[in-house]
Amino acid sequence: MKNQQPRRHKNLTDSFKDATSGFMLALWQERNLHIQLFAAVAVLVFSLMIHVSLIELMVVIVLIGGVISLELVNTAIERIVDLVTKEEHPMAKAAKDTAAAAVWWFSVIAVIAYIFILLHTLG
Ligand SMILES: Nc1ncnc2c1ncn2[C@@H]1O[C@H](COP(=O)(O)OP(=O)(O)OP(=O)(O)O)[C@@H](O)[C@H]1O
Repeated sequence: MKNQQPRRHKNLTDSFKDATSGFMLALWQERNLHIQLFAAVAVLVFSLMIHVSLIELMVVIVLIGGVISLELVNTAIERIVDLVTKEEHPMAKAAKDTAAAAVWWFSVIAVIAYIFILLHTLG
């Protein structure tokens, strides 16, 4: 049997480089990520303009981080599915659609939470 040796852990700098490269790849390939990053900057700027409280700003930042992170996981799942099969398959469809649903769910929750923040701040 080959590959019995445990893999050596990378150092933190290499891990960070790999994560940065993964992010840049997704940024290059995924139109949704462009839209989400653009929306994130717009929401952050607008939130600062209307002077949301510090805790609300923290909530906004966590929600943005959640959407972006889920989009990256969705992208990774799409790549894995495409690596496993190029054929049409119901399981491939299920995997991709479920991953997309995760992004969709979190985005809807984030929008609802932001509406409450807006109502609290502007209302
Ligand atoms: N191998 C496959 N078998 C069956 N259906 C598939 C397969 N690959 C993709 N699909 C269907 O086509 C849709 C789009 O797939 P694609 O890989 O183009 O993702 P995408 O359009 O880049 O998704 P996103 O907009 O989330 O980035 C999937 O959500 C799925 O419903």
